This record gives sequence, structure tokens and C-alpha cells, in this order.
Amino acid sequence: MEAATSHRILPQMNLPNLNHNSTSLCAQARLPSTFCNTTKVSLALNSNSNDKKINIFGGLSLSCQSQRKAFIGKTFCSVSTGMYPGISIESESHITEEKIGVLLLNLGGPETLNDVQPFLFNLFADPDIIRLPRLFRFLQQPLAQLISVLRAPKSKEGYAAIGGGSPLRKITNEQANALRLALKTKEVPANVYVAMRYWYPFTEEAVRQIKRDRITRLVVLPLYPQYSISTTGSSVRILQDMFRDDSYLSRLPVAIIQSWYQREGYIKSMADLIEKELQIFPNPEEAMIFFSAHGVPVSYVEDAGDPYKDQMEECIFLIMKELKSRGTNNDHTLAYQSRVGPVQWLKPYTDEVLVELGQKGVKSLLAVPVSFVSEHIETLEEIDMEYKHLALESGIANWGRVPALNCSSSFITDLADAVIEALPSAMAMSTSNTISEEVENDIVGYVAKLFFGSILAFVLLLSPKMLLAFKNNVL
Ligand SMILES: C=CC1=C(C)c2cc3[nH]c(cc4nc(cc5[nH]c(cc1n2)c(C)c5CCC(=O)O)C(CCC(=O)O)=C4C)c(C)c3C=C
Ligand SMILES: [Fe+2]
Repeated sequence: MEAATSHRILPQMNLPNLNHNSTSLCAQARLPSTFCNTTKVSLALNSNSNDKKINIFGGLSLSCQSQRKAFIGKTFCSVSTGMYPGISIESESHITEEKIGVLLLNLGGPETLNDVQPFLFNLFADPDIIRLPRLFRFLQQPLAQLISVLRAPKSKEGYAAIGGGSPLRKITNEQANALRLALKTKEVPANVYVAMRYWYPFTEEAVRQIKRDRITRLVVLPLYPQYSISTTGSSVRILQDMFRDDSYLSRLPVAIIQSWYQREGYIKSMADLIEKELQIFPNPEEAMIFFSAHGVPVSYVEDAGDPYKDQMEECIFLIMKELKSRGTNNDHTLAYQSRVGPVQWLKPYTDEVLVELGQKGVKSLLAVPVSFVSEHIETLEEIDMEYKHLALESGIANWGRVPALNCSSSFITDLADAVIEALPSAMAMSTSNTISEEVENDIVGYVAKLFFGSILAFVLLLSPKMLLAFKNNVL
């Protein structure tokens, strides 16, 4: 249900830090990372029957019979070796009905100009976007109110220039549908849900639907190729809050794909787009490939350990390596766009580099948005309008821009593969074991406090000095 509230106060979050540096599923699934990093699933399909063989490199082999139903995957599994923690290990006589869900995480965007300020409020009220010291957290919401009101006119101008709202919801829904079809083609029927962080359909609604549908295994797939505390990190944090407090969700096997910028399918899809767009230039080999990534404040990387910058640089390296292997040897550079507020953001800044390149005599430039996989305000307005104007003004004569991946088939197919590979490592976020461990820890903590408290009281009250002081005071 999409209630028409204009202001949205998100639940207060209080969670242990995630392992941001991990690109595997292990930080969430609590598996040894060596296991996760090497886990791959291949489905060898027999077109004449419903029999499937699933090979999990690393030893386990499942033979499964699938019975297809619209949206619902029914898988009857028997397991030949029993070391895998995620999939229920049962005898051939026992049938498990799997209902697979995929939860796509995205940012969300205002759909009308009236949505802009409340959308900005939700964004700035997120402690992963404005990171206040714990002592000042009580200021988060008043500050969000103030900044959203101050920022709204500028943002509104941007959204007005691209037709009055963000295209994010429409494109994400299309991606969800394309992914569902790609999974179905690969004989892995699944429900695909969209969970936006700051606008409709909100994460809470998607999670409610997952519960209503009685999903039995869930893959969480952020639509951000690189991990940042401010994007994937923030969405996963609120998911963990919701899952921990719910008896059904806390037992649901979940695999969280933290980042996927290094996947071959993604890198090749990006290289395809770049190659294609270069052909439009009068002299394609002379065009500079200009990667423009959404920035984050420097403090995220330097103080909070956000792996975003490292992952971005590695991602660009991999795309360029792929292009070189195809004989495309253009110069390239990386800069960061969309900074907000007075703090230092990752450098170099896109606008400054464009001016410098123009001054240096670069004549042809191909802009490549690289931190996001759909068209949005920062591609359609910031790059296509503001940066293009600035570049042309600075002497760059030929300007091009690579479109976002959106629903490109090679990209969606690769996302489907990522989901299938992640499925076996799904594990409950909190198991009954960990709950009882927490209770045990509580009891141990309580007894320890009682014990040491008593000793302290004894020492203080019965030490001769204390007794003397007490006597002197009383008498
Ligand atoms: C990987 C992508 C993104 C990162 C990292 C990110 C960090 C980040 N963003 C802001 C502030 C704003 N972001 C806004 C819009 C916006 N941000 C992203 C992606 C990332 N943000 C997208 C895809 C969008 C567009 C959504 C749409 O409607 O199309 C906005 C609103 C627009 C504007 O006023 O410019 C703000 C504000 C911060 C502060 C931050 C890291 C701390
Ligand atoms: Fe942003």
C-alpha cells in the first residue's frame, strides 16, 4: 500500500556496522568468505524433462525437479552431500517448496514537483546521508527539515527540466519485470520486488509484500554496482532492522549481494555501450572517455572506511581493460559529480575537470555515468544539460553521452546470473541459535554486573577508610 504521506519519518536505526569491504555475501550470510567467494551455481537443464542438476563448485551437488508456476518456483530437492548450510537438507521423500524472492534496492525519486521537498527530507533524515556524531543525533530531523526546505527550489528546477519528476520508479519497475522474465527463462521462477529508500514504493511496503507472499528464500540485489555506506549500506541497515524484529523474516534465508561492479556481464555491457557511442564521433579514437561517478563526502572514505572510491577505481580499470582487449585504446579519466553542501567531496570534481580538459585542447569527449544503472536526474539534467553546456563553453566541440544500462538484455541476463549464484548462500539473518545466544549473553552480563557490583559495594562500604569516614561523618 502506498499511503499518501508527504512527510516520512524513518525508523531510528541502531545497528552494528556491516563489513563494507566485503564484496561477497558473507558479511550478511555469516559464511566463511572463502566459501562465499568461490561459490558458483550452474544449472544444467534438460529440455526434455523437468529435471535439473545444480552443481555448486566446492563439492555439493543437488538434483532437483522443478515444477513451474507463474511467479512461484516449486523446487523438489534431494541433496547428495550434506555440508551446505543454506538449502534445507532433507531426504528424497521430503519435499521442500521454494518460493524465491528478489528484492531490488534503489534510491527512489520524486514523481511530481510537490514530492521534491518531502523526498529530500527523507534523504537528509537518513543518518547514512548526514552523518552526525551520536550526541547530536537528536538534531537529525530538524536539520533534515531545514536543509530539504533550502535545497528544494534548486532540486525542483532540475526535476522540472526533465519533465517534472524522476523516471526512477518506472525504469526500476521495468528492470524488475525484465529480471523476472530472465530468471524464468533460466528456469528459476521468482517474484521480484522493488524497495526504494526515500520514495515510493518504500522498502517497508516491499518487505510487507514478501511476507504476504510467504517467500522462502530471498536475494537482495542493490541496483548500485559499487557499495557505498550512503546507498546499499543505508538500505541494508534498515532491512536488517526490519528482519531482526520479525519472527518470520528473521528465519528467512537471505543472500545480500553487496556489490557487483566486477561482474563480467556488467563490465562487458558497459564496454558495449561505450564502443557503440564512440562510433558516433567524427574520429572515435580521439574521443576522451570521461567516467562521471556520483560523489560522496571524503569523510565517508577516509573516516568511515567506505569502499566506494576503491570499487569505483577498480570498476573503471576493468571496463578499460575490457575495451583494450577489443582494440579500443582511447584516453580516459574519472571524476565525481553531484556534490551537495559545504563539505569536501571526492575529487576531482566533474565540472572542474571538464573546464581543464577544454583548456588543454580536448575536442571530443564521451561522458559515461558509472555509479547508477538507470537514467535519473543526474544523467538527464546534470550531465546532459549542465555539463554538456559547460564542456561546449570550455572548447570541447564534440560531446556524447553513454545511455544508462536500464533494461539492456546482456545486463539483465547478468543480474539474473548474479541472483542464481547467490541463492545457495542464503541464510537466516538471525537464527534461533543467535537469539538464544543473545539471551544467554544477557543473563551472563546480568550475573557479571551483579557479581562485580557486589564486590565494588563491599570494598567501598566495608573498607576501613570508608568506615572511618562514615563514622566521622555520622558522629
Ligand atoms: C551511487 C549513487 C549515489 C550515491 C553514492 C549518492 C550519495 C549521495 N547523494 C546525496 C544527495 C542527493 N542525491 C540526490 C539524488 C540522487 N542520488 C543518487 C545516487 C547516489 N547518491 C541518485 C540516483 C539520485 C537521483 C534520484 C532521482 O530522482 O532521479 C539528491 C536529489 C537531487 C538533487 O537535489 O540533486 C540529493 C540531494 C548525498 C548527500 C550523498 C552522500 C552522502
Ligand atoms: Fe545522491
